[in-house]
This record gives sequence, structure tokens and C-alpha cells, in this order.
Amino acid sequence: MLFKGGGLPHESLALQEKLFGAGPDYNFMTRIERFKNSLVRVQHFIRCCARYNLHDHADKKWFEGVAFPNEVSVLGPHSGMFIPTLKEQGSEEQIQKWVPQAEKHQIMGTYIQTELGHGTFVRGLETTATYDPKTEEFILNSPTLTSIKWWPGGLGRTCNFGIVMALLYIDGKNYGMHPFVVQLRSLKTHEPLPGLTMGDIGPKFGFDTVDNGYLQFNHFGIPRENMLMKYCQVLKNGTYTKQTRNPKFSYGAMIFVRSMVVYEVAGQGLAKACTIAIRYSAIRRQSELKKSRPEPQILDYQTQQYKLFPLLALAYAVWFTGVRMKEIYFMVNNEIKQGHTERLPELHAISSGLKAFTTSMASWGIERCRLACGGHGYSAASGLPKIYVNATGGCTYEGENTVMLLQCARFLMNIYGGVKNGRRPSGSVNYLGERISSRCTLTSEFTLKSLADAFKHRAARMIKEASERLNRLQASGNDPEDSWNLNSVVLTKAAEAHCHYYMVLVFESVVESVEDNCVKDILRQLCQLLALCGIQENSGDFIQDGFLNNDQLELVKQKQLSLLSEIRPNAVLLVDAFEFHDVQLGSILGRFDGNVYENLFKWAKKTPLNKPEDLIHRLLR
Ligand SMILES: CC/C=C\C/C=C\C/C=C\C/C=C\C/C=C\C/C=C\CCCCC(=O)SCCNC(=O)CCNC(=O)[C@H](O)C(C)(C)COP(=O)(O)OP(=O)(O)OC[C@H]1O[C@@H](n2cnc3c(N)ncnc32)[C@H](O)[C@@H]1OP(=O)(O)O
Ligand SMILES: Cc1cc2nc3c(=O)[nH]c(=O)nc-3n(C[C@H](O)[C@H](O)[C@H](O)COP(=O)(O)OP(=O)(O)OC[C@H]3O[C@@H](n4cnc5c(N)ncnc54)[C@H](O)[C@@H]3O)c2cc1C
Repeated sequence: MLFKGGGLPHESLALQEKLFGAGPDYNFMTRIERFKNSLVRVQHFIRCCARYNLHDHADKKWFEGVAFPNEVSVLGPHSGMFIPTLKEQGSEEQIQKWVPQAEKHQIMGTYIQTELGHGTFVRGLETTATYDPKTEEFILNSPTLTSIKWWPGGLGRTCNFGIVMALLYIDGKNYGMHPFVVQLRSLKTHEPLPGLTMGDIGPKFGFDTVDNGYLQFNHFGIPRENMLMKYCQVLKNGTYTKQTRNPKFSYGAMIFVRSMVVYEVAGQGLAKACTIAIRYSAIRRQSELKKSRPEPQILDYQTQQYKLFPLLALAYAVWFTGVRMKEIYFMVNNEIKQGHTERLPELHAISSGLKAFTTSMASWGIERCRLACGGHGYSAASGLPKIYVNATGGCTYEGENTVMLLQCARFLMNIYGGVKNGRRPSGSVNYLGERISSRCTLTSEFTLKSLADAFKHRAARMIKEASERLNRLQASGNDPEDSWNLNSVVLTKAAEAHCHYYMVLVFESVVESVEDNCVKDILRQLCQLLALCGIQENSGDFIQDGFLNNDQLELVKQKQLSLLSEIRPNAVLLVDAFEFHDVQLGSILGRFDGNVYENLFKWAKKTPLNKPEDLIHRLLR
């Protein structure tokens, strides 16, 4: 079982629940109906968790995949950010107080950080939490219009609790950003508590099932015990204490979600889109390949294969990379819990870089899948619009992608600078300490090692050049900040090259680990295609320093084209192997039984615009 691990039993359980599998069609609902319908499913999900004894995060995730297909429910911020932040940043006492209630959904929480005026620049956030030793309270306040909290999922109508990130002030001194547990709504009436102005921020590009909200504090008091105090404490008399700690620990929730997004959002979204487009391309017949012969499946056109098979390879690559990213997160997080924080900067860099690289690629790939489905791809019946709006949110939330690439680049520059001063890098950047061959070893055999080496060369060269350019900009009189900005396009490209290499390397290692020779051969073809397409699309990067020559580029093109024919017989099986149930795809084009046309017709007949009593009918009569 290449993909699912222990998931199937929970998926089957979820599929037995009538409320999840059937019910009203999402595409025919208004935004409010979508939101209400999601809340109904949230409540049912909570009942199911109790009934089936689902406590483990991973088990719940399998269930959620069926209960909330291609959408985020209010449980996302609750279980993905509120609970993890309590667990990671709360003292033992605080964990005991809030986590059990949160896990039983007796309280529902969210993560409240972004403000109207600032999302990216966390140090620019303005909400204040001022300690008053007389009342032993923190007074939360929104001093400006731009300080109003804006965007948190579930804040608008649903959540009664939140973790608020605010600037801690004691005796007029600013101690920086800290997390506070805040009760937002009455547990009896569900009304916002006095001193809070809150609501939903309005319709969005997607995320209709989540009430992203706003929140304004008017000198709102919370008990001293509500600051999360694992790493820092404010004593009753206002004394501030902290353990020797990295101040970036309070950014831990962001690292967690970024690490999960690679698999949960980018990997799943692209794999679903490929499943839909490739299955449909095997059903759809159009035009003539040969005169007087039956119309071919559109998947037999080389151009269609050229559109879709590189995306299929990418979907496998992002999936594997997402699984690896989760493993790294849990490994390094365990080290950190034991006091070893050395790998935090690397974790921050790789999770930021991969979150950005994979969500951008997936977002672009899902749109290409839609285009590859022709007219029917544009219909909501394809399921692709919903998958797209959900996945493309990942390019912005949890750190805007360009900003995240620059964070990754910052780490790469630090490491490269260290190497110049004789330090040995390790982990995901150990190659920066190697002597990189300037001669390309690619031959027509295209071994995975030689392909990965080509990406290693490209990443190492681009990082080196970005670093040298930065130094030159400074040497010519620019200050460090201006030099950084004047170099930032080059820096983002260096970070992308690093992430691209990492992804090829992960895919290569998965192929090498497979024992079944048949599966191994097929995965090798996909991995080759991924790498060859990467070389061709970025050919300038590979020829700029003479690493690759024109003859080799021609070989790359030839091999790419021959791989398309080699992959064709297995293409549908390769998407079936993701094992998405029809409920999870939400697509008529991607139905497992291939019965596309009959169901498109049935679906169109159900559209609300066809209802006879409709106002439009009366207007047109
Ligand atoms: C098996 C499975 C198990 C579990 C799965 C269960 C649950 C999963 C559930 C959910 C997750 C999965 C999927 C998600 C699905 C749906 C998502 C649903 C909803 C969406 C939620 C979205 C929520 C949000 O968006 S919350 C708001 C997020 N906001 C941001 O991300 C803001 C971005 N900005 C920043 O991060 C920073 O401010 C900045 C990095 C841009 C700041 O830069 P600046 O240069 O100003 O940095 P400084 O603060 O000064 O830092 C200087 C040094 O510190 C380093 N640094 C920065 N950040 C970090 C960090 N986080 N950690 C470590 N180090 C950091 C920085 O690099 C500098 O280092 P240097 O050494 O000085 O160079
Ligand atoms: C669907 C969704 C859900 C969300 N959920 C939550 C939530 O639950 N909780 C929460 O607190 N927040 C949430 N957010 C907010 C989200 O985290 C922020 O929108 C995100 O971090 C981006 O910040 P921003 O909006 O300030 O973008 P901006 O920083 O204003 O970005 C605008 C442009 O400026 C550029 N830019 C900004 N800074 C730099 C820089 N230093 N260098 C180069 N370019 C730069 C960016 O690249 C981008 O092109 C959510 C957002 C969305 C879309």
C-alpha cells in the first residue's frame, strides 16, 4: 500500500454515514447554505468522533476527508491551530484546563493573529495586552483601525474561544508578541462578550464553509492565567520571566500548519485534480486521429499527455514530499521538546520553502487540469473550481508564498555564508558543503541519480550566485536591507531551486525504497518525467553556466516525449492508486464508473435556475 497507511477503515466508516455521502449538492447552495450545511456536518462529525472513539489526529483526518471534501470546516483552525498551540505553548496546568474541553469540542477555538493592517509583518501587529497588577488581568485593546483582527477562520460566528497574538506591555515596556487564551462568546447564549466587536468579513474567493472573521477589543480584561506560559511567565506582581528560549517558539503554530499544508493541501489538491482530468480524458472522445476510424480518447493525443502526465508526476512528487515534511516536523519538534533547538532554523526554512513551492505548483497544476478538460472543465460539475479555490488559499494563508520563499532564502544565505567561513552544513542543506561537479553526467539513460545531481548543481549555483550578488550590492554602497530587496527576485529563485532539488531527491529516495520491480519501474518513469520537465521548463538555469549543452537538452526533450507513450497505458491506474472515493472528488467528470454524460445531464436538470417557480421565469414570461 503505497499511499494510505492505516486510513481506509476510517474512510469506510465515514462513507457509511448518510449525512456525509449524500445530501444537497454544494454547487447549488448559496454561501449561507454552504456554511450552515458545513456546520451540520461538523456537529455530525463530532458525534461520530464520540461514537467511533476517534481521538487520534490522523484517524480524524481520514474521517474529515470524507465529511468535508475539498473544503475547510471550522474544525480546521480548531484542531489544526487552536489545540496544537495550547499544547505547544501552554504550561501543564493550562493544558489540563483547556485541552480536554477543546478535544471534546466543549469549547471551539481559532488562531487570531492577522490584523486589518498587517498579516505578513508579525512584528508590526498592534493589538496590545497590558498587564494590570491591581486586578491581575491583561487588558486587550485594539488601539487603531488597522489593529482590528481580520481573517481568523471560525471567528465570525462559530468560535467561543481563541488564541490571540498580542504585544505584551508591562509597566509601559513592550515585551513583544505573546499568545493569550481569550473567551470570545458566552457559553450559554453564544453572544459576543461585552468589550468585543466581532463578525464575519464577508464573501471570499473560496472558503465559503468557514466564517473568517474580525474582532475589535475595547479594553477587554482577561485573567493573568490566560497568557500561555510554557516559555514565559508574568507573575502576579508583574515580574516577567522567561526560560532560555528562542523567541521564535511563539511562531510554532505557523511552522506546524506550513508543514502539514504540503501534503494536506498541495498534495491532496493536485492529486484529486489529476484524477479528475486523467479519468475524464480516458472517457472523452474527440476529433480524428486517423480518417474513418473511431474518435480517439483525448488521452491518446500527445499534447494532452504533455499537459497531464507531468502534472501526474508532480502530484506524486508533492505527495511524497508532503509525507516527508510531516515526518521531519514531528522529528524536529520532538528534539525541540527535549531542549535541542539546533534544527529549528532548518525546519522553519524547509517548511516555509516547501509550503510556498508546492502550493504554487499545485495551484498552477489544478488550473492546467481544468483547462485540459475543455468546456466541461469550466462547469462546477467538474469539481475543479472547488478544489482550486481551496488549494490556492494555501498560497496566501500561513505566510504569503513570496515572503515564505524569502525566509527560506535567508536561511540558505546564512548557511552559505557559514560554509565560506569553514562551517559544515547538514540535513537538507548538506550539499552546500560538497564540491559540486561542473560537468553534467546526464546521458540518454537518465538515471535518477544523474537527474537529482543536475538539480543539485542548479540549486548550489543559484544559491552561490545569490549570495555573491548580495555581497556585491553591499560592496557597491547599498545598505544590507536595500541590498536584500534589490536581490530579492534572485533570492526567491534560489529558494525555489533548493525546494525543487529537495522534491526530486525525495521522489528518487521513494523509488529506490520500493521493492516491487514493476511498481518501481513505473514510479521511475514518473520521477524521470518530473525531473526532465523541470529541466526543460527551467532550461536557462541549467545552460547558463554551461552545465548542460544543446545536445543534452535535445536528449531531454526526446526522452520526455518517449516517456509520455510509456506512461500512457498506466495513467488511469496511477490516478486510481490515489484511491479517492467519488465523495472526496466531488466531480462528475472524475467519476470512478466513468458514467459522465448521463450524470452531467441529470445534474444540469437539478440546477436551481431550472425551477419553474423561479422569479426569472416570471420576469421572462
Ligand atoms: C499525521 C497528521 C497529524 C496531524 C494533522 C492534524 C491537523 C492538521 C491540521 C491543519 C493543518 C493542515 C492543513 C491546513 C488546512 C487548512 C488550513 C485551514 C485554515 C487556514 C489557516 C490559516 C491560518 C493563518 O494564516 S494564521 C496567520 C499566519 N501568518 C503568517 O504566517 C505570517 C507570516 N509572517 C511570518 O511568519 C513572520 O513574521 C516573518 C517570518 C515574515 C517575519 O519576518 P522577519 O524577518 O520580520 O522575522 P523576525 O520576526 O524578525 O525573525 C528574525 C529571525 O527569526 C527567523 N524566523 C522567522 N519566523 C520563524 C519561525 N516561525 N520559526 C523559527 N525562526 C523564524 C527568521 O528567519 C530570522 O532568522 P535569522 O536567523 O535572523 O535569519
Ligand atoms: C483563506 C485564508 C484564511 C486565513 N486564516 C487565518 C487565520 O485563521 N488566522 C489568522 O491570523 N490569519 C489568517 N489568514 C491571514 C493570512 O495569514 C495572511 O493573509 C497572510 O499571512 C498574508 O499576509 P497579508 O494578507 O498581510 O499579505 P501582504 O503581506 O499584504 O501581501 C501582499 C503582497 O505584498 C508582498 N510582501 C509583503 N511583505 C513582503 C516582504 N517582506 N518582501 C516581499 N514582498 C512582500 C507579498 O509577497 C504580496 O505579494 C487567512 C488568510 C486567508 C486568505
